[in-house]
Amino acid sequence: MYRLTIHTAFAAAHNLTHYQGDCENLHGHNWKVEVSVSTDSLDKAGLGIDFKILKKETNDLLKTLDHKYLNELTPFKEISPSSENIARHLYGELTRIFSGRGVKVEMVTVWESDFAAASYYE
Ligand SMILES: Nc1nc2c(c(=O)[nH]1)N=C([C@H](O)[C@H](O)COP(=O)(O)OP(=O)(O)OP(=O)(O)O)CN2
Ligand SMILES: [Zn+2]
Repeated sequence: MYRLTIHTAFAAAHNLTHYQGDCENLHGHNWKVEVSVSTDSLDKAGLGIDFKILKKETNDLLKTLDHKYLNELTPFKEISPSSENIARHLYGELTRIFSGRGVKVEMVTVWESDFAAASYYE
């Protein structure tokens, strides 16, 4: 098996819901996003999937979050936009996007600072 990983980022505002403390107030992060996919076969160029495609699909998805107030977006109207829930949302969307394209989304990790990250995988 091969595992391919890309890093990218987005900036957004949020506030945690059902949370008592500073983070229940509006604030923002520059989230870093790490996406890992796996594949058991390579194309003739020796690629599992072109990193350019992986980055483009991920960045297109992140445009739906970038410079937005996450709490107002449909995926986070009912659930708190924590790093955990952002990672799970991205995992689900990327799994749908890459369905039938020969790769499995393994894990999405979302870093809300240099020191704290949440990952989602199944
Ligand atoms: N498990 C999680 N814990 C927390 C999350 C989260 O998404 N998952 N999110 C937050 C808040 O979003 C908050 O903005 C976190 O900011 P952070 O930099 O960790 O907080 P401080 O700047 O106050 O850092 P200190 O190290 O505590 O000074 C909170 N928790
Ligand atoms: Zn926060």
